Amino acid sequence: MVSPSDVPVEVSKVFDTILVLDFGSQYSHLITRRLREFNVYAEMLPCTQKISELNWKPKGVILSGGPYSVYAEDAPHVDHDVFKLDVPILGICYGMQELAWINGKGVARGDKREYGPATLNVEDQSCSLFKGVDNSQVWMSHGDKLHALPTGFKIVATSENSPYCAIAHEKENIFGIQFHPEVTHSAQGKILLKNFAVDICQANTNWSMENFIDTEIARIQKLVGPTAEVIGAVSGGVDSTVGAKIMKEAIGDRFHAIYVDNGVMRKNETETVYKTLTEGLGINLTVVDASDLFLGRLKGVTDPEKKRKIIGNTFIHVFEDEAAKIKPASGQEIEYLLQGTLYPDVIESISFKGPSQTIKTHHNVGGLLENMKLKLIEPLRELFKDEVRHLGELLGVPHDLVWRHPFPGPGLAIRVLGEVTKEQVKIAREADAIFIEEIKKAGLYKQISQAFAALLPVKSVGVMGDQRTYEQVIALRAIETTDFMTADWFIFEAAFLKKVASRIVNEVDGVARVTYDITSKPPATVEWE
Ligand SMILES: Nc1ncnc2c1ncn2[C@@H]1O[C@H](COP(=O)(O)OP(=O)(O)OP(=O)(O)O)[C@@H](O)[C@H]1O
Ligand SMILES: O=c1[nH]c(=O)c2[nH+]cn([C@@H]3O[C@H](COP(=O)(O)O)[C@@H](O)[C@H]3O)c2[nH]1
Ligand SMILES: NC(=O)CC[C@H](N)C(=O)O
Ligand SMILES: [Mg+2]
Repeated sequence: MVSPSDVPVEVSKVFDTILVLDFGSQYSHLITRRLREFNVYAEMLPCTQKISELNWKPKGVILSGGPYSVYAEDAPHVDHDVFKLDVPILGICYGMQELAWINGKGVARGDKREYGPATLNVEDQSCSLFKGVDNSQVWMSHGDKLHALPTGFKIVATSENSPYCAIAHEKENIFGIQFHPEVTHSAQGKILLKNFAVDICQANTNWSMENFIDTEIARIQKLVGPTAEVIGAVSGGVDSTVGAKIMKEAIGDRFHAIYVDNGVMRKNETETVYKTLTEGLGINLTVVDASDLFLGRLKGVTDPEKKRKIIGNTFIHVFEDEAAKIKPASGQEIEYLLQGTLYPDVIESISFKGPSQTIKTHHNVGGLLENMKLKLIEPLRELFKDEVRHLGELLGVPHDLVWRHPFPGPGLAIRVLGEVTKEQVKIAREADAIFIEEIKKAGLYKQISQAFAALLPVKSVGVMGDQRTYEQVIALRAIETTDFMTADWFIFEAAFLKKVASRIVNEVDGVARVTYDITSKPPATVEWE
């Protein structure tokens, strides 16, 4: 067990860390992922990071790819102090072009753009970066290229279109590669990244989830101290539950979890979450039944953005009221707030590309509690979703909860299109429960990233038992995705859809028809509102 007094408060001070400077490539976060896969810790920061403002020293630096051209007027450039760190540097695509630009400016538009597979020819087998890397497929995505060898560098590998496919300045330990080793289409990319991180940078390979749990618990104990208390909003979703479990391990009952029943949760959700979190995981949890308040405020509202804002604001009011009721035994005020922030959220907020257009306002309780003046604890902020799941399994969070599909904060309110009433929520809830039950029975739950039923505000004619019916329509949605930014609809067997449709129409009062949504994201979004 790690003792709190030995542990610095930043993770990058505990583990040897490779710094990834992000120039905006769509693959940047994968560099971090790959390194962690062989137990080297890596952290990504924007390319504009001032090196003098880093309060830790990386073991090595990777400059990522990016959409800009290094020779363009508005192109982003790395802080030249990076060379003063005296650690190995690897430039990938734009990153290599940046190194070449700094060392001689020999970068220009190529006569041929190159997107997709290319064959790597390793010309210099002695280069430490290419140890164990054969002439194999690599993945390219560039329009610019090097037209001259930068001062002090040698050619290490070529490809048909890139005479400077890999270059090295062995004395300075600076390397550049035109292809993307971080994508799985580069067959031996992981070997190359490992050569860089482990052999060249000599980073320790001690990053593991078990180590992470120990250091994280010790870090929290040190941060919070022996008496302070912490609150957190917990939904029963993976992120907040895993966060709560870590807090429980770190400070026991000095962590107060608050679950809000907003009246638009799924079937039996409140009871199940309560049981799992309290009886199963021993978490100190308060359940607040605020369903009348939420449904009252949603009365007559049909606009999706208005619904989201009302729910977001009401969550805050309820949460603040509950937080004020907690009187810590120490007599001190509550000082900290737990948030289930994940690494993708962090990446989004540190991106130097500027804010993208708001498609819909995602509600996040913690993120909105700005004026509460509480200090944040974010134990998951270094992790990706599948790492959080792994962590949950190690912490003994039940398998079903760890693998639960994500459920949005505004809940069924954005799955009941049009006005949200108790009756409408009941129809959506029952249909959703049947759909999910059948998915689980068919063994498809884990293959699908998210599935649900939405209730449409249209009526349609049907016939049941020789009687004319005139009732609403349920739309089923099931998607496959890795990051929820893009998604495709899931292909069910016809017999499966037939069974679900028949059960819903027969068992749920108020439904006359069932449809299956076959739109990808984009152009649609996952949720209907
Ligand atoms: N009903 C709720 N009661 C209390 N807090 C909630 C509730 N719904 C959402 N939250 C808070 O909002 C945060 C964001 O919700 P979000 O759905 O993104 O995450 P999650 O529920 O923890 O995990 P998942 O993405 O797997 O559903 C949660 O982590 C939790 O802090
Ligand atoms: O916590 C959340 N609060 C929200 O307001 C919210 N809106 C959408 N989602 C979830 O985000 C993912 C992408 O959904 P969209 O394509 O509909 O934006 C999907 O997983 C959605 O379920 C939300 N999650
Ligand atoms: N993927 C990249 O980093 C591309 C770099 C640069 N924008 C080019 O087109 O060559
Ligand atoms: Mg959730």
